[in-house]
Amino acid sequence: MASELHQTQVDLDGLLEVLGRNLYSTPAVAIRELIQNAHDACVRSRLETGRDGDFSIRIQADSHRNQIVITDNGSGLTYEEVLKYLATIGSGYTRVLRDSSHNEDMVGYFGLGFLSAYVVAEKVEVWTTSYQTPEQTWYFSTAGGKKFAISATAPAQVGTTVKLHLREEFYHLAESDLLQGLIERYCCLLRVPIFLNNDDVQVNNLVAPWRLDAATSELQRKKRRLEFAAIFEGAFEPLCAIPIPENNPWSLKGLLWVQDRGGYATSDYRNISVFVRSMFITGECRELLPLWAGFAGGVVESVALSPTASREDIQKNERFYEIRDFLAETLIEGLRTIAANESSVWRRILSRHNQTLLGAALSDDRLFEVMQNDLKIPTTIGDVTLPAYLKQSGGVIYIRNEDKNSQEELLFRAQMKPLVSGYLYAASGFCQKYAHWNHLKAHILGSGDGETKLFTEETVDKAIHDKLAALLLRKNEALSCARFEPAHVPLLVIHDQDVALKKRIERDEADKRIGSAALSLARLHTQAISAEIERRLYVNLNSPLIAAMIDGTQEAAGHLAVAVRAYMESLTHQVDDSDSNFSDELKRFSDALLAITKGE
Ligand SMILES: Nc1ncnc2c1ncn2[C@@H]1O[C@H](COP(=O)(O)OP(=O)(O)OP(=O)(O)O)[C@@H](O)[C@H]1O
Repeated sequence: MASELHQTQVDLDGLLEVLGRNLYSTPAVAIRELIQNAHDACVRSRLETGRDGDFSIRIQADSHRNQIVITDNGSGLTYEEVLKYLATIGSGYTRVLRDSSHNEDMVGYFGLGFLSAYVVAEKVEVWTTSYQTPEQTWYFSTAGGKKFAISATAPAQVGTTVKLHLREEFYHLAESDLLQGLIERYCCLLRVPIFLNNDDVQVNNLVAPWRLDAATSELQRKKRRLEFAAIFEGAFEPLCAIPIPENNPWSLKGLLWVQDRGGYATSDYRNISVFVRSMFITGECRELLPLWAGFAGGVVESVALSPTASREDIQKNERFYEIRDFLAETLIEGLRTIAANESSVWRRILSRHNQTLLGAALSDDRLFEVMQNDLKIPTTIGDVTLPAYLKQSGGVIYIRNEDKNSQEELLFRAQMKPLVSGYLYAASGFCQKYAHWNHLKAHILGSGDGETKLFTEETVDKAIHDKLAALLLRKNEALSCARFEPAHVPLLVIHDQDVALKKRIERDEADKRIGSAALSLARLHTQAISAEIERRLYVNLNSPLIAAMIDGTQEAAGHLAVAVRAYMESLTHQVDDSDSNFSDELKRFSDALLAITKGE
């Protein structure tokens, strides 16, 4: 059969239902759409008639009659335009004018917004008088949008009035407080003044700091930025506000700020509000800020950002990501400027967000460069900056990644050298990056690498080595001779961290804490680790006690060895360490001392 050409049919009822009820997340946006139409009609009038000023939008809410009336003194519509634009879904003059004039002030584009009126209202009435036919006013009414009536009516002022007869479930929309909040949220930056009920005070009277006139002093601008940021941040005071440099490729305007609040490294309070063509789109576009900026907020406005059709979100297109990168750069540059010029603000930023910034600096080199010398890291001498730490450590960064006392730590304490608590926040990574950037040495304790550099091993006579090994070693241990300071530390027992991990993972109780998938993966890794040597003893040849052991009789040396070993063990004993028994260690120590005193 030859193919036939058919016209696609549209089920208007179904389409209205889907578009009207599902396009927007909240019915309140119907009001936003109508205000936006009124605004665009004012812009149209300005563009087409040259009239400038005296535009306004007035909203009357009647909660007794359950009606909302929105009146503008914009362009109005001719009879043909009512049919072509208002009564045709998906078509609008705003798009036509935006495309031909390239004017960026109009908000509408999709030709869908008016549809939302049918969702909240059982009846919609419109009176409109076009500036093109000012003697002619048209009355348009529809119940549900499927059928409409249009007729000439008594002449009125140029402009448009839309009356919504609310459906019962949306009666609450006619409450003044709700409308006030809605205008303040969505329309606060719209340039056409909006009045509510018979109040003569303009509701949308917020002045964006980037719209201040050229004569405004820098001091006033700064004050305005902070005030403006405070309005949008809500929960937290802004500590500083960073203006977005203008003349960028996206005509992006706005500001970013740092929140004045304490937080953990993982806290994510990113908060950004986006305006497109002066209309609020969303307050939840946190992806526009870099992931590391959990402490930052912002307000941005750009015509380069494209709203979705519901105008409740921003399309994640190429420009979105370009702008995101630009904002990250702006934030970093802003922080750099504050670090250089406003020391008290900078100190507050650092003190509030030190933990977060440690991680942030790890994920962005430029940020790292700005703050590497100012961020504090947790160490055994408290939270200090790395330059301060290095002065005390002798120019090397010593990092312990285990949250347990270890004998290496003991050695560091004895040497009065501070240790970085690398297991806290991003301290370990930060220190290693710092060392790399500044050509310094960073030693991680407990990793084989760190130890060999910590102790210079020394070869001794096999007989001496064997004697010491026989005296001091327990099961699964190896002995190395070394020299280190101070001499009053006779030996150190270093636990191999890989082996300790293997033991932990292979213990049955690990099952209770680690998910089974993760556990089997971890076991795959630990199977390869040989558990033969769990601990390594570094014997200090500088120590007079070790010298006494080498020279002493087998018996005296034996007592000394037990005492030394037990003493060192008890110093680092962990109460939760199930492998050793603290009491036994103390008894051994005490018995050995007694034996030595008795000269046995
Ligand atoms: N108050 C008004 N004054 C003059 N023209 C209006 C008014 N309200 C609507 N219109 C006309 O009706 C058209 C359709 O409006 P509608 O709200 O459906 O879509 P839009 O505003 O063009 O686009 P969007 O869906 O992006 O909001 C508008 O483009 C405009 O030409």
